[in-house]
Amino acid sequence: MTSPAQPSSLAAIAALPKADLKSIFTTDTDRLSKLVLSQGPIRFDWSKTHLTDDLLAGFLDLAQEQDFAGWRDALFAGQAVNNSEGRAAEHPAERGEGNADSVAHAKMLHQRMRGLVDAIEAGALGEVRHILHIGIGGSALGPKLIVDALDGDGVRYDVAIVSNVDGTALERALEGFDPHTTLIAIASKTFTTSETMLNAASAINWMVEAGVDDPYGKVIALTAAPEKAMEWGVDETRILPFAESVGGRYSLWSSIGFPAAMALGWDAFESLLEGAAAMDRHFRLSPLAENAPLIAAFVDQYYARVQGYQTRALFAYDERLALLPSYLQQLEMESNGKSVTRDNQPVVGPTAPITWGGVGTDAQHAVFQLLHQGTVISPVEFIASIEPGHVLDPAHHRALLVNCFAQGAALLRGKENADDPARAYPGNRPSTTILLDDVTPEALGALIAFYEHRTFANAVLMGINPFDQFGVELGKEIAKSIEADGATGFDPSTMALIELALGGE
Ligand SMILES: O=P(O)(O)OC[C@H]1O[C@](O)(CO)[C@@H](O)[C@@H]1O
Repeated sequence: MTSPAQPSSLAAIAALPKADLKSIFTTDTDRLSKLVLSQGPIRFDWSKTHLTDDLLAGFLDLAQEQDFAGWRDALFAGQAVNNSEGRAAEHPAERGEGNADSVAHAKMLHQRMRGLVDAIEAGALGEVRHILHIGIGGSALGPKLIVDALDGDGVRYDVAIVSNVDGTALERALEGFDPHTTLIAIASKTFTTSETMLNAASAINWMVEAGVDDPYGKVIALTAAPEKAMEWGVDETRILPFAESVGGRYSLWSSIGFPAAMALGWDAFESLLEGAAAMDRHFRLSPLAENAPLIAAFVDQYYARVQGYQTRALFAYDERLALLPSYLQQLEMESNGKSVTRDNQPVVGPTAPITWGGVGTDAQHAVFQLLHQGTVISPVEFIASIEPGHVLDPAHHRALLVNCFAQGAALLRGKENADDPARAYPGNRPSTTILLDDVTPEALGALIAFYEHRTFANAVLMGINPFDQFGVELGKEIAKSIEADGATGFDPSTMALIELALGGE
């Protein structure tokens, strides 16, 4: 398993002729059968990208050169694919796929979680109407996406997920909650993250001030560091552990998904895991040329590393998936925003694209100008669902999908205007369309697992480790040192800011 900084097959790919999307369907008439792939409830359409037969063959060579199959096996076998931290990355085991011991351990912890969910429902912790989930990054973005996407009529508790250390976030969340019927879930893999611990302490104070008897008795801890949660004051019976080998941004399948299991019910949570497991099996077993996460990674690699495009935009044409772009920002940018390979060689060219996006149709009236006519090219990903998430006039959903498909067609086709260049559209701008049958727990589980494996596949093709995140540490260290020593030893700008805004404290 070697990981050269600049694989030779990438150079061969870069030397291939560049196709023009405007004519690509006439030169490659069989495109849909090759570049549209259905996997369970999801249909992936890469036909509006620049992928050609030659490029596909080139990328299959790259996958071989980078030992993609070996790394994939290592991932599922529970080997230490996170080499810099000497750890496995066992999120698939949470879905029942992977190393047998890890799968058994994850199942046992899920049983424990289910037991607590059932006990709370049966009234073991008194009346519970609200769940205040406190966590940040991977301990918030996944549950937030799931609860928001699947939160329909049947939702059983009000859930607020608070991450920001800005007290305004917590204060706003608490406004609608009754302290006597609120359960606090503290989600932190390490149980040391400063934002989370401060928010948790303030939530306890809120209960104390409201005269709640035994506020700590209303706390559930979701963590891979149970001993730290106990030190903090959480009773062992209310700690839901998960394995250290599950990375933070890959942890929604573990006890970090507790608010989703509570709000949507255990069956829905299990369906989410099953949807993800089906995608795991697809990724693990299907031939490379028909492997959805890998093909998506080929497209990503082509635009980032061959064309040098530095961003990728994702537009959810479904309000239920409105939080998907921010979820993916962490998944992709924290995983692959690296500058060295696994063996510490500098990476040549861009790694993770800057992932950004929003919801259609809002984004059309805000940022699509740049996508159609700007000089920066951002490959676009459209995500939509055939079934709507509402029971209003079907005209709404029709208009939503019509707009989604129209934007992809416009980016591809463009429009000439010899008289007035300001009104001309260059076209030849790539997009991928991902169409779900519906936004169900299974489909969402499969979609998120697809993105996880795509991120991993991209990392393997670049030879980098997607499972560490040392880049976030320096800022944390400096924040601690400012807390401890104030304005000493920094650049004049930072010292002046500290003096001005914090000096009087
Ligand atoms: O779950 P924890 O340990 O509180 O960490 C929260 C987040 O902080 C990070 O470490 C980044 O600072 C993320 O990777 C992680 O998801």
